[in-house]
Amino acid sequence: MSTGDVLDRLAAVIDSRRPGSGGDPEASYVARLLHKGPDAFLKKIGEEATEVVLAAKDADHGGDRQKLVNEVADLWFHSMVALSHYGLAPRDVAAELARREGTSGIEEKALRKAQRREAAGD
Ligand SMILES: N=c1c2ncn([C@@H]3O[C@H](COP(=O)(O)OP(=O)(O)OP(=O)(O)O)[C@@H](O)[C@H]3O)c2ncn1[C@@H]1O[C@H](COP(=O)(O)O)[C@@H](O)[C@H]1O
Repeated sequence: MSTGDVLDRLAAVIDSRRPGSGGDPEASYVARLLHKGPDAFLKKIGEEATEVVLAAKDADHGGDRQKLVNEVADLWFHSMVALSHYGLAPRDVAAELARREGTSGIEEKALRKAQRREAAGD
């Protein structure tokens, strides 16, 4: 199973639930979230991010690693609802990750610092 295929299929379903695309808030969780607006799904993203941290800490202490997978799935899912609301898709995130491929985070951070110093005229 390709990770990209699953994400693309889910993104298409989420897009089909958007207001104006036929999503029914009575029958669809995604349509309900999108209908409620950003505060609803952004709150879920905050909650799910916290759940990921708690599940990871549990896993550190011998807890169930599947719980961590489940919480990351919830986080990805709700983040995808947000992407859809803003007219974005997993391919946009994949393109950004591809752009970053091969650039060390340490190198990138040093470059940013140097650019900030240059902009400040130091
Ligand atoms: N991947 C998911 C998915 N992951 C999680 N969830 C829902 O996200 C909700 C939030 O999870 P919580 O653990 O916080 O549960 P909760 O306490 O019931 O949540 P709240 O009451 O706070 O909203 C739950 O109701 C889950 O069922 C999902 N709902 C839908 N999808 C996908 O979206 C598709 C479209 O869904 P509908 O729009 O509902 O048809 C589905 O076919 C799935 O592929």
